[in-house]
Amino acid sequence: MTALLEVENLRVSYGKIEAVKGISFSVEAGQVVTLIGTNGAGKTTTLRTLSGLLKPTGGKIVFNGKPLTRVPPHKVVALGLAHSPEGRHIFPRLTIEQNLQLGAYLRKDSGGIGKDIDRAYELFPILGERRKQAAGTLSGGEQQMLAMGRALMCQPKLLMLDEPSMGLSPIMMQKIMATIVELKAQGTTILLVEQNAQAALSLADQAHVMEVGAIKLSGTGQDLLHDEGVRKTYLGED
Ligand SMILES: Nc1ncnc2c1ncn2[C@@H]1O[C@H](COP(=O)(O)OP(=O)(O)OP(=O)(O)O)[C@@H](O)[C@H]1O
Repeated sequence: MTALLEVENLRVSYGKIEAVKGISFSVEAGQVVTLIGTNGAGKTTTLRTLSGLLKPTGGKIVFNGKPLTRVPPHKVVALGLAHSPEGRHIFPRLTIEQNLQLGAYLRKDSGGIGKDIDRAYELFPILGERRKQAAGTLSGGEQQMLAMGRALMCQPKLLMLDEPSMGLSPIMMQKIMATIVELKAQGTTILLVEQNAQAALSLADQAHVMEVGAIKLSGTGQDLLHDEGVRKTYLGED
């Protein structure tokens, strides 16, 4: 079976600094795949490159059978790859509903857009209750929900989530992780970058540990959850 996303020997540099040093991994349709690793490992750089925001210096990206290596961001979205970025980047002065509508900016099917907005409200009822409120009035966790809901509005074939639990309370983090499990059950394919290795590995089908721009270890989420080295370095065990 051909994977939905194939990344082969991907290299990305900022000037003379090589941040991603030839990584390879794939994502099958219906899977949750996670990239974990310490700060500066190159996870965000990888997602930004897949989104077309950064140009790779080498390697190959194939998404849904099409080369993605030099495709601009709006075309990447049109091909079905959505990115919920680190730091959320919602529009604070627009209402929650307007933020969701912006996620569908490439679509023309107003009926379908309306249905998907309702779906976002089903997934995150708090957003529905506050639909007319400025998005800047939401809490950090609620803004994360909005960022995820907005990314889903382009009906992605693959949803990329960068650090969705960052800065959230344990309860809010659990809610976000439960939503990822629910999205997976609905058939959404997800590439998840997470600092919270325990949570990410618990729900991932496949996982990759990144260190200084390279993939150091790969396996199923459960394999890595029980790996002694991973437990010491990423799960804080002695
Ligand atoms: N705009 C930039 N210009 C120069 N170097 C950068 C830039 N963005 C990131 N880097 C460097 O690239 C490397 C990888 O950073 P990246 O943000 O991809 O890591 P990360 O694994 O996502 O870490 P974090 O969890 O802290 O976000 C780091 O050494 C970082 O300092």
